Amino acid sequence: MGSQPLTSPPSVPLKGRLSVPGDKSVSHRAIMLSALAIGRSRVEGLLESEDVLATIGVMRALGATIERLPDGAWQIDGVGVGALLEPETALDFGNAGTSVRLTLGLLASHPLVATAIGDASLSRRPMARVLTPLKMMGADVIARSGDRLPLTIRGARTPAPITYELPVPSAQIKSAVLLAGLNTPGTTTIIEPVASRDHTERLLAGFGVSLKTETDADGRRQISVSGPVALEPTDLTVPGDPSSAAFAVVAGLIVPDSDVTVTDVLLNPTRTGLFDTLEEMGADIAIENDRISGGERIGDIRVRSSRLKGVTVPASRAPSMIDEYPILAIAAAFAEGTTRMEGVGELRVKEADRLEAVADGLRANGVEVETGETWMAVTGRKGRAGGGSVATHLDHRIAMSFLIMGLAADEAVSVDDTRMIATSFPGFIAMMEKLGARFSVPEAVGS
Ligand SMILES: O=C(O)C1=C[C@@H](OP(=O)(O)O)[C@@H](O)[C@H](O)C1
Ligand SMILES: C=C(OP(=O)(O)O)C(=O)O
Repeated sequence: MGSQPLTSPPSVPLKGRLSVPGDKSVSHRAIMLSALAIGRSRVEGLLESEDVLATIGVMRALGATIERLPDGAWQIDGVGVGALLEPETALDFGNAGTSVRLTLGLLASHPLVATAIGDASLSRRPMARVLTPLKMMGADVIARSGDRLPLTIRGARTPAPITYELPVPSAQIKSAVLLAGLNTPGTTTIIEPVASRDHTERLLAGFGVSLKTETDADGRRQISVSGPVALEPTDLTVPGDPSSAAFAVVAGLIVPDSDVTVTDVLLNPTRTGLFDTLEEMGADIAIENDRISGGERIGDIRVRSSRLKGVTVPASRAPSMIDEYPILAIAAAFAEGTTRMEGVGELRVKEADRLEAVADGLRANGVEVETGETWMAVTGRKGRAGGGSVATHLDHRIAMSFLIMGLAADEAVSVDDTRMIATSFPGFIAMMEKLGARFSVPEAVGS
């Protein structure tokens, strides 16, 4: 299938109230943990995006029975910790980094052999970050050069517990080790210097597994699981994804005269760094209907167009908004002054090198950007912005971010491909159109 470019012209004011699909991180974990429970779980509000469908396919290949019910909920009959089946063919993770890294954790403590493959973007991403601790637990791995996919893992027959300090703040590494610990006799401990998203810990509690969490004298969190454990099936509802809500929120702030409300958004504090940052930038942003549901804070986010000013975003905030830097950079392009983002080197190993993809895209649209190995500084447009074409490099968040830019720019912004949006947010275009945005297919060059 060829690429699907799209053009985003300056928009009328955006108005309306809408919800976003279920959180991607929670959806992956809900399927995985249900597959590990003995008995039947039910998941409502699951994100039905390509990344999560990849997780469903993989968990089916490992023995779980997973069905979509007529009411839209998903029913999962799990096999139990220690009872995953050896897959008959390679496990295809598509574009999904979270899916492959967490699944490698599961496989590492099951005595089976499995091969993991993915698309061109996923095959460029580093896997050593999870393979290093998983090998310490006894897994054997043969991977392509640079510890990249495709790779084959042989899980340990007698896995060994480890204590492992995360070299980078990453919920994927933390989760891979904790998931491996579920079938590992003894106590497996993760030490995280900076808190990363805690969905694995919270969901494990919902499946009846108690983890031990302590904060040491240096403020580092230690999270331990004592295996082997049995997971009890459960029913759960996935709240709206704050990383998807981010696009409508920023659009509502930068398109003049807009008033947008995104309802039922997950407001777990390990995920809300973008909203805190926008508030510091002067955004008119209000949380309404603030409540606790299923052990998580959830609320409706209302934004009205605002004059934003540049701020410095400290490195310590990066884990709580790691996927939101591309859309923050778009907000920064419409702010007064410079927004400096520190400690964001991890963006170089996402679906694309997001620091360079964002910088190239902004420059193509007349916005001044500087990047270093681990930082980026965006100076709000001084003259006209827009009119450029953006290379998305198989990255959904780059595509969505620049489509939002076009809505607020002086001239249309085009992106070279929108297919990847389906990996995290299949309803993105429809959502923005519901608010009043209009997109168009660019005329083919040379036709
Ligand atoms: O655990 C998760 O669900 C995720 C963790 C983050 O990655 P890192 O663990 O690499 O920071 C994030 O970028 C990704 O989209 C989802
Ligand atoms: C980095 C992302 O996801 P993953 O690592 O799961 O591919 C993302 O969704 O922005």
